[in-house]
This record gives sequence, structure tokens and C-alpha cells, in this order.
Amino acid sequence: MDNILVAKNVCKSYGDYTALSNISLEIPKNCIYGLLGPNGAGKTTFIRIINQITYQDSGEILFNGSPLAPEHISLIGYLPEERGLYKSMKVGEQALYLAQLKGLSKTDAKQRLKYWFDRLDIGDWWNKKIQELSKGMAQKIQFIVTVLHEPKLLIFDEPFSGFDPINANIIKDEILQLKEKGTSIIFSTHRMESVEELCEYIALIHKSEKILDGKLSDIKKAYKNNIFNVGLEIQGAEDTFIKTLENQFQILSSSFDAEEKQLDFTVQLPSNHTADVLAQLSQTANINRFEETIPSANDIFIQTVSKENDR
Ligand SMILES: Nc1ncnc2c1ncn2[C@@H]1O[C@H](COP(=O)(O)OP(=O)(O)OP(=O)(O)O)[C@@H](O)[C@H]1O
Repeated sequence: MDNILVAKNVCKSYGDYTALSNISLEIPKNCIYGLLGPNGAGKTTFIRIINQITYQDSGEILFNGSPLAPEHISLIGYLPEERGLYKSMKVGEQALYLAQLKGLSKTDAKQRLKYWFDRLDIGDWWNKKIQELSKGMAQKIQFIVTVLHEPKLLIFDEPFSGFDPINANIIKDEILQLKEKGTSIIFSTHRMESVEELCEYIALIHKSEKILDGKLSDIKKAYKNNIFNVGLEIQGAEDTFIKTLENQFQILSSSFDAEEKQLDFTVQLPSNHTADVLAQLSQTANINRFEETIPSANDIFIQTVSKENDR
């Protein structure tokens, strides 16, 4: 597979403290890759290594197939969680300055900034002072400055924090469009609903170690545990019906709509018995729904981290 970034056995310690222990990852090109993990797991340390703000003690990182080197800095855009702008500068002046630091000429920078300011509907902020901006407004500027030089790899650390739901959606759509245009994206977040919406791949880091990685859809399949949501239209008394079911299966929850004679329940089935159960139910009721539950990214996160904590 064509990877934008490969990490091989990356280790990093701060004094006696191990922040990253033998991390190996493959981040495919042109996808959104979720870097997840509890607080203090080591995600920011890893991101800082990719950005060459700090360096690994051992192990190797390849960017687009070559050992990570200073010339790659201009090909990477990083929106850190902790963001700072110079408060007394004007918005336009600051954006131009930061864009030129990324290697753009003044003319080019102006042109691209104009495009982005119009696109995010903030054209009239150009002459405002940074200190006059709200947190969300400043975030938009930071976002623009991060993506302006069209890096091949973008790294977003909690890009939606500080945004109201409308602006968060605007930024989400922009991230998706950047991906569509071919950018590879690493996305670090604690918000699992964003992971569901955006990430094709994930890696889960816990206490400095990688404990899970891969395609999110494959991971979800692997974490399915034979729990089904069933909806039945039944004739006769529902309590007897439920009791009979409870004697045979592990019913996790149930509800009954008397008017519609609709019984909904969640059941954990023994593996390889799905067809038998379906056949059995169809003899006594009309089956309106019979679907396996797919674990959410949130379920997978909690389950995997808890299992590691119990070890
Ligand atoms: N410069 C540093 N000096 C000493 N320890 C550090 C340094 N930077 C990070 N650490 C430690 O390394 C560990 C990993 O920190 P890191 O910031 O990478 O975690 P994280 O996964 O990004 O956490 P969060 O989700 O809370 O942002 C933490 O225990 C942290 O205290």
C-alpha cells in the first residue's frame, strides 16, 4: 500500500518516563487517519516527532518513502491543540507573515488568503486586531494558515474545539474536501462522533503503546459480538412470549408497544445460531427487524482501553 507516513519501532522517553514505546504505524495516502488514545497516552509526542519539533530516541519515520528530514517540514501542516497568535497584530498582516514562513511568496500568500477568507466568509476581518477576535474566529485564522501552503500531510489536533456546531460543520466539510483533493490527514481527537464521521483508519495508543490499529470498518467487524436488535409483531400475551425468550437467550433489554403489538428487544446470541433463531422466531411472530449491532468507535475505545487496564 502507498503510505504517506510509516513509523517503525519509534521510542521516546522524557528522563525515566517512557512516552512512546515501540510505535509502528502505517498511514496510507489520501485518507483520514484517527490518532486516538486516553489523556497522556503519547499522541502529541508522536505528532511532535512527525513535525520535527522533538525527535525519537530510536526507531525510524519514513515520509513518502524517505527518512523524515527537514525538507519535509514544508510538506506538513500542523494545527496544534494549543494555538497562539500574536495578539497585537492585525489578522491579515499576521496571516501573511505566517504564510510566508511556510515558504509562500507575498503575492501567492495574498492570493490564497483572499481565496480562503472569502471561502470561510471572513473577508471583513482582514484589518481587525487578533485580540478583537473570539476564540472561534481565531481558530478559523489558524485553520487557514495551517492549510494555506497545501501540504501533502495535514495534522489536526482537536480541530473542532472552540467552534460552534455550524462552524464545526464548515471546518469538517473543508477537511473532507482537502482529503478529496488528495491530502493525507492525521486527526487526533477525543470526540468519537467525529471519528465515526471522518476516519477511515485509526490507531489507538495507550500508556505509550499502540494497542490497536487498522481500517475502522475492519475493526468494527472484529469487535462485533453477536448482539442483535430484533423487532417482532406478536400475537398473544407478550409477557409469556418474553419469558419463553428469556429462558432460551440472553435478552439485554426489551420494550413492548401494546397498540402495535410490537416487541423490540436486544439479544446476545450464541455464535453461529443466527439462522436457527431467525427460523424459530418466524414460526411464532412477524419479524420486522433483525439486525446485528455494529460497535461504535466509542464502544471500541472503552472496551480496548479497559481491557488493557485490567491486564
Ligand atoms: N516535554 C516533556 N517533558 C516531560 N514529559 C512530557 C513532555 N511532553 C509530554 N510528556 C509526558 O509524556 C506523556 C505523553 O504526553 P502526550 O502529550 O504525548 O499525551 P497525549 O496522548 O497527547 O495526551 P492528551 O490527550 O492529554 O493531549 C505524558 O505523561 C506527559 O506528561
